[in-house]
Amino acid sequence: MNEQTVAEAQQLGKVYGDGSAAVVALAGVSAGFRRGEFTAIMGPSGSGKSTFVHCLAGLDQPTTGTASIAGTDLGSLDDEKLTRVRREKIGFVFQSFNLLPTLSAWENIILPLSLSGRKPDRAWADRVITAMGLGDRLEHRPAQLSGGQQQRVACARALITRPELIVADEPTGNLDSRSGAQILGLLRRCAREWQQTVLMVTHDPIAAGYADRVLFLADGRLVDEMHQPTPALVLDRMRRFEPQAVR
Ligand SMILES: Nc1ncnc2c1ncn2[C@@H]1O[C@H](COP(=O)(O)OP(=O)(O)OP(=O)(O)O)[C@@H](O)[C@H]1O
Repeated sequence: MNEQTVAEAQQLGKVYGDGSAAVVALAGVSAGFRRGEFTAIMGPSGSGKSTFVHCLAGLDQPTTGTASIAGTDLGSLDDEKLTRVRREKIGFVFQSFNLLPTLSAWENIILPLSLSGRKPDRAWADRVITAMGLGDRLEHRPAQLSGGQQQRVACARALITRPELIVADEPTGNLDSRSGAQILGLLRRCAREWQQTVLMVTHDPIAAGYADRVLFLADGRLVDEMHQPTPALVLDRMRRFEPQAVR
């Protein structure tokens, strides 16, 4: 791992269940993710995309191999230390927003800090809120916000700790194309402007076109990699892998 590598998977494997019910979700995936790099993870349904990012980010435990964040092997950490790495070094964005309905947008955004008894850095919080266009929505509850606004709150929450790694699992899956484009532009900005490492699972070739590179998984293996992707090139590559998997 060189100093530019923020996250690294080495021969990451995951088997769910055992005996005749065992499912091999990941069959040994190795990949490194550099500072400021925006990577999309693509592949057919069931190819192991979510399992891969969940294992890499310490949300799930791999069966074999190692996942490291900022040089720390997550497998060597006890629960408390792992929770701290997740909270301080990684920002998560999910398809379903995962905001707490009883908290205001502002309270949701600062939740990762509140949970560790920390106060927000006001200048950074202002930058994030301005970038997300949320300045006039901070007192609103999630139910009073559109889907796009809710996802921008979720992005602000992911960014508030200035994490080195942002993990986004189908962040535009529940959004219309305009709101989706806003979120994708923001993720790209996180990488380009703020040098964060962004890892995004997506089925959408247009979304993948925002990334610097695409990793393609099939049957739990890394089967290809594309740099400077365009939606057309990504679509073409997906068709070649498994035509029936293109939605
Ligand atoms: N908790 C679990 N228990 C058992 N099997 C699981 C579990 N989670 C995932 N799997 C299986 O592991 C394989 C990989 O799943 P995963 O969700 O990582 O794929 P994916 O590429 O993200 O799929 P999708 O695009 O449909 O979200 C699938 O066969 C899935 O059924």
